[in-house]
Amino acid sequence: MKDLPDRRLLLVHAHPDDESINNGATMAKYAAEGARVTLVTCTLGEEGEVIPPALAHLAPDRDDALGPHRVGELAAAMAELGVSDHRFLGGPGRYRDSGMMGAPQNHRPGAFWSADLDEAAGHLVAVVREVRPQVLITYDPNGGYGHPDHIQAHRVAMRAAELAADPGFRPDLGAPWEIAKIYWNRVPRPVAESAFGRLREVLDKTPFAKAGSVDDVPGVVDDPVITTEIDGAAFAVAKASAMRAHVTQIEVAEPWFALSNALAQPLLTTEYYELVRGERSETGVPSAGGRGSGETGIPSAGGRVSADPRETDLFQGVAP
Ligand SMILES: CC(=O)N[C@H]1[C@@H](O[C@@H]2[C@H](O)[C@H](O)[C@@H](O)[C@H](O)[C@H]2O)O[C@H](CO)[C@@H](O)[C@@H]1O
Ligand SMILES: [Zn+2]
Repeated sequence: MKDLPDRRLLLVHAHPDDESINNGATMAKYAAEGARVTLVTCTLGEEGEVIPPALAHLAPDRDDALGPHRVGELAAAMAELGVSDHRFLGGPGRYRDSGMMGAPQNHRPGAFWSADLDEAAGHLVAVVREVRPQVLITYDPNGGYGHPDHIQAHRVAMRAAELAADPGFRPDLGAPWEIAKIYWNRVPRPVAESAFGRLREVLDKTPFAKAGSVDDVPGVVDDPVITTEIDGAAFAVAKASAMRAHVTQIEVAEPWFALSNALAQPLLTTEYYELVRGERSETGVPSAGGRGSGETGIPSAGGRVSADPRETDLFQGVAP
């Protein structure tokens, strides 16, 4: 591919911080290996809560200045991951954070949840046809945990993958491009359960008063659904630093973290995926026994029932 690196990865996320929480180690790994890593974030996270009291004035019901502040947090997080190509869908502020499901903000003018799907997907088609990624990562249809912006980010990403490959769709946006492999963010239930078990054992040694539960982790599925695991242990510090850069949203005390609801969760450095489009490569982690360090330096105890080997590289089987 003329003038493009051989390996090109596109990630589509809803808010600044989702990319570091879900894929920080994956992004840092591939960026370090010379792949082109492109992040598209669909909103500025304007409706988020604010953890540090000194920044409380940024809140949507105060100065409503959280969105621009989170743009800066995202830039700092990308610097920690070594990712230089990060964009906002349709440009910064084109789509506004919709708030949690059922909130009045869901229907505020400009809210991402009420965006026209093909109009929003059209903005992403322009990026796909420019970057020509072989691999796309986004959320499952429930957005991991049912947040409207996550659900909409899934819909826009999947629709854009379809439209980008259609030669009849908006030729003005560039030559058609077929994304070879599409992955959804997932966490295997055994890994989440063993990680929370360890967290509960040491909770009194953490700065967090309460621990969350497996149900608080987005995209938890039974083991056989997982097709791919990326061992990002070498990038644990980068991931933790990127998460820490999202100061208004996340408090990090490795290998644990908490979002604004202050419920501690494990910080996973093996990141897991479900391949939903493209060919699963034949080689991979042997099928017997649990593998991969489910958290920073803590071996996972989660055994696996899937008979198929898991991929250990998102780009396995794709052409440059
Ligand atoms: C990780 C993520 O998607 N965060 C979103 C989410 O934030 C949650 C929200 O503030 C909720 O009120 C808290 O209890 C919870 O702890 C937060 O994770 O929703 C926000 C509003 O849409 C969004 O800005 C934030 O990025
Ligand atoms: Zn989010």
